[in-house]
Amino acid sequence: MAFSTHMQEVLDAKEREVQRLTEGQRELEVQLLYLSSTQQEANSENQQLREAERDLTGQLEEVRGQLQVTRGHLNTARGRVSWQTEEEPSVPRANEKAPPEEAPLPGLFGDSDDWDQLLSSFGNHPHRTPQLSWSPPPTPNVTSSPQTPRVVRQISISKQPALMFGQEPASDPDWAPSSPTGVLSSPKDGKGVENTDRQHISPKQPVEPPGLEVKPEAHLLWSLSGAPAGELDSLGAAKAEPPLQGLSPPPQASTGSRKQFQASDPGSKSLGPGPAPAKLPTEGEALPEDLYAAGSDPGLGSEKVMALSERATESSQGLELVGQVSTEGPAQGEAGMAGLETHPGELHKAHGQIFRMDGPPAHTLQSPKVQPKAEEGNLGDRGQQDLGTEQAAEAHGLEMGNLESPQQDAQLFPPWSVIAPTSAEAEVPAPGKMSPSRSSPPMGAGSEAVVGTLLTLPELEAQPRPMPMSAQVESEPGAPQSREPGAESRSEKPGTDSEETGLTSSLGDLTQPQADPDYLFHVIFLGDSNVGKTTFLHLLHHDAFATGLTATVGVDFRVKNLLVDNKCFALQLWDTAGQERYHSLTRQLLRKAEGVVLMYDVTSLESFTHVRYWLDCLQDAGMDGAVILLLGNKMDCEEERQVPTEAGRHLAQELGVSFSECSAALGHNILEPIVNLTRSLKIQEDCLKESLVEVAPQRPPRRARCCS
Ligand SMILES: Nc1nc2c(ncn2[C@@H]2O[C@H](COP(=O)(O)OP(=O)(O)OP(=O)(O)O)[C@@H](O)[C@H]2O)c(=O)[nH]1
Repeated sequence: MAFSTHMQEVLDAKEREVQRLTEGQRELEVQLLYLSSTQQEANSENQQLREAERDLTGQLEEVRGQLQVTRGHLNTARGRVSWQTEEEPSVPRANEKAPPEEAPLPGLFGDSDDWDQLLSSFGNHPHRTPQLSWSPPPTPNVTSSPQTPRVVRQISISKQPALMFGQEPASDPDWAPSSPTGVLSSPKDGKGVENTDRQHISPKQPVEPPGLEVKPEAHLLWSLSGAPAGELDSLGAAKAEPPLQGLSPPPQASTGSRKQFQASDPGSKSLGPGPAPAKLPTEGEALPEDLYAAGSDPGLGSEKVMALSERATESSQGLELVGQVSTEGPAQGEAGMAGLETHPGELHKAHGQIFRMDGPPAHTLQSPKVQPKAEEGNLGDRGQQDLGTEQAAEAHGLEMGNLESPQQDAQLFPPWSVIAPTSAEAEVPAPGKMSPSRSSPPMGAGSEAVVGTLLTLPELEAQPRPMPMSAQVESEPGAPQSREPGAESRSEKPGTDSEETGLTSSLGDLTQPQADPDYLFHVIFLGDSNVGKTTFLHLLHHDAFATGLTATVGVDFRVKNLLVDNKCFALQLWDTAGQERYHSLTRQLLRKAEGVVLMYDVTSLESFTHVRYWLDCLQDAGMDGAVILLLGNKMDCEEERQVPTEAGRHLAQELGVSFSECSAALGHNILEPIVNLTRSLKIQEDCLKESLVEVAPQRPPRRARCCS
């Protein structure tokens, strides 16, 4: 009994133990189930992660492929560094950082200049080529005015390895007309011919002797001078009469547009603390002294922005043959308008046909003679001799590194060409018609019709000397490389028709090498922002009013070839930025200039008062001997005029510089001042050469070599 009881207890104990084990097993099973579900979740997550990883890997591969493509593009674009920069809006926004171009730049054009370093820094830091997204500030009422919104300019720097003046220009005194009576001229009187860069004629076009009829192609061209008869006379007579009263501003020049620009441009506003009377005294009155004493430093920005804009790319390097407009004496102060005022009659002829002067019409067809000469290389030799080594060195010093292929460079030069046909009776273009020559009679249409022949040159060989920078055709349709697309989609002349487009596109043909000039001068354009420097230069090169121009960033470089008085001149024209933040850069360029075009806006008294500031800059740069032309622009805006012509002339006389007024919008008096300036530069250089005494270079004694 006891045994059975004991057995019963044992069985109960075993049963309880089995029960406990069973419960434990259940718990384990539950945990197992839980772990299984957790494992499944983890598996699914792992699966998702793998898929995500696969996607990311695919995307990575895609990015790598794109990167390869980008690298390929970068390699192909190695010859050119293009960069877009944003010009700060006229009213800087709060919390806005200084743009990249505000970074200090190395000294330019000096002895210690290091362009390669500068360019390599651009190349090594592609992130420094920002394409900023600044949108132009609102510029109301600009659509109806030649003054167009000032938006962003694209800037590009290109190397021009090929020599820009690698071809001998032609000079044939046989077909040069005699200089007009009473007009000073060089020993070889020049031809009354001018050419524009826009003639798109084959460089190998057969040569015609002078006197041949004008070719039909010439009719495509139009003269820069659209001035009406008597306009220049009125300039000359401005002392006695209110200046330019006969001129009525075109509708494009809407009243107040300039002020709106100024209001939106702090750079121009803050250009100088100099006193700027709200209104000048009545015309003819002498300006108060404080008006002329505005040359105080406006407080240059510390930023040394280097933005070598390659709007220069509008190389427009066609040779312009300029006849005897009026030759001024060597005196600097009489170079420009002195001749104009002295010979109003000649000017009367000239204003309608700036490039044709007193020579017979046959002289306007001189392009044929230029070509053979160019082939003979006569001028090339002279050019080699005349070009100072220093100038050549400067040109080399501007070389921009390995940025552009020579083949490209060879296409960047326009052929030699002669000016467009104009008539002395050419009328002022109707407002909105900025291309007077379009409507002007074709070449030879009138007795006064002058030029119009297309001057041709053979294909010019690539020259060993490199060109400082490439000069490309600006505003060429389809290739607005140096411009914001919006800005470049402008029509060359407001209000003109599609004819202009064709004309502009013809610029693409002006991509031929240049000949060696007899003289090479550096001319820098100075002046406040918005006075029209760029517009003037654009017109000078393309015979077309450029709408939609944006404020210059840094400096632009262009080359203009002129044939004046049987001499081939190459003008390196530096278009500086008038905005204050670029003044430090501009100052660095001054000491390299032989000629200075000091431009102001006749509708902006402030820009006029700042003339003294720019002169101070010149003095600081040691440029006291530079040939200076004081140029008042926008003379078409007569209603908005704030600076009387007499005031400009008075200031020029006081400063001992040349003076002229022009209208880049109407194309009035564009080339003449430049020609006069060129003549003055030539005279100055000739005098300098005569005074030079050749000194045999002394070689330093050889050092004794170390015997070890
Ligand atoms: N009415 C009129 N407007 C002009 C004339 N010349 C230039 N303009 C306008 O003036 C404005 C400024 O011209 P720009 O050539 O860009 O002036 P800028 O001096 O080069 O200015 P920065 O590049 O900032 O130094 C543009 O809207 C032009 O269309 C002119 O002769 N008459």
